[in-house]
Amino acid sequence: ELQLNYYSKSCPRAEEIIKEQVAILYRKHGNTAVSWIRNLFHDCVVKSCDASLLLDTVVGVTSEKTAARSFGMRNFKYIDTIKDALEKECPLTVSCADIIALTARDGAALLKGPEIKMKTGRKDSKESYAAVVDKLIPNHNDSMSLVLSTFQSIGIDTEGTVALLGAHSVGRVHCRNIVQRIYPTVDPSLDPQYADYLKFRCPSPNPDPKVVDYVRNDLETPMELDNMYYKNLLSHKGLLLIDSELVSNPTTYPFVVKMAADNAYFHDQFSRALLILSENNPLSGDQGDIRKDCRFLNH
Ligand code: HEM
Ligand SMILES: [Ca+2]
Ligand SMILES: [Ca+2]
Repeated sequence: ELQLNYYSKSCPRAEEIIKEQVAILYRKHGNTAVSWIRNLFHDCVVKSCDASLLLDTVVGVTSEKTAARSFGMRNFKYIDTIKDALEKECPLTVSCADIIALTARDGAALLKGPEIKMKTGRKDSKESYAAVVDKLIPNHNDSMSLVLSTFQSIGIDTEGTVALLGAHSVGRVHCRNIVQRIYPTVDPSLDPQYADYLKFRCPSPNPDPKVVDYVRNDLETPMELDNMYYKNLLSHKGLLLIDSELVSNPTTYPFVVKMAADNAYFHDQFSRALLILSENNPLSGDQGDIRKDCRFLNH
C-alpha cells in the first residue's frame, strides 16, 4: 500500500535528502529537473512505477533505456548521485521507484510547477520490460485517439491527458523528431514563421545522428512548467505532431483553451493526473525489491 511519508520510521530524512539532492543538481544542471518528469512517464506507463526504466543492459537484461521510445532521455547518472546519498543515510531502504516519483515531484516544483503531495512505498521491479516499451509508450506521430486510450487504460481521462502533455512546456526535441513536419513540405497547420525557425534549427531533412540538433519545446518559458505550452498550441506553434493534434482534435481542444487561459487550472489538472500516473500498478510485498544500485538487480 502506498502511503504518505512511508519512510517516516525507516528513514525519516529520505524525502528531505531527495529534495536536497534534486535542488543541488538543478542548480548545476537545470535540465535534470526536466528529465525527472519524463522519467516518471516512461517508467509508470511501462507496467508499473517500479524503476524498470533504470536497469542497465547486462547479460540477461536489455535496458528499457535502449528502446526507440527512450530516445533523448538523459541525466540517468544523477539518479545514482541521489541513490548514493540515500544509501549512506539508510542502506537498502528507499526504492528506486520512489526516487523516480519524488524527483519528478520535486523537479516539477523547481520548474515553477505545482506542489504535489505524493505517496511512497513503491518497490523495484525484478526485471526489465524493454521488449514492450515501444508498444506501451505512444509515438509522437500516433493519433490522439491512441494516446487518449493509452492514458485511459491507466485511469487518466481526457482532461488529465491534455494536462500531462503540458510537460512539453519544458525540455527539448531533437530534429529527427521534427523534420517530417517541415520537409519536403511544411505541415500547413504550423505557423509559417515558426516553421522557418524550425528549418533554421533543423537545416537538414536527414539529421546526422551524431549531431544533436534540437529545438526547445517552449521558446518563451523553456524552464517553466507553465501554461505557455497551450498558448503556443493555439498560435499554431506545437512542436511535435502529437502536440499540434491537441488543437485539431475536437475532444481535446476545449481543454487546451481552458488551460491556455488559466495556469492554476493547468497546475491542478497536472497534479491530479501526475498522481494517478505515479500510482499506476505499484508492486507490493514480495513482488518487488529495494535495489541497492538502481542500474542492477540485487544478487
Ligand atoms: C503520449 C504522449 C507523448 C509523446 C508521444 C511524447 C513524446 C516525446 C518526444 C518525442 C520527446 C522528445 C525526445 C527527443 O527528441 O529528445 C519528448 C520529450 C519530453 N517529454 Fe514527452 N511525450 C508524451 C507525453 C509526455 C508526458 C505524459 C510527459 C510527462 C508527464 C512527457 C515529458 C517529456 C519531457 C519533460 C520531455 C523533454 C525531455 C528533455 O528535454 O530531456 N511527455 N516527448
Ligand atoms: Ca516501469
Ligand atoms: Ca514553459
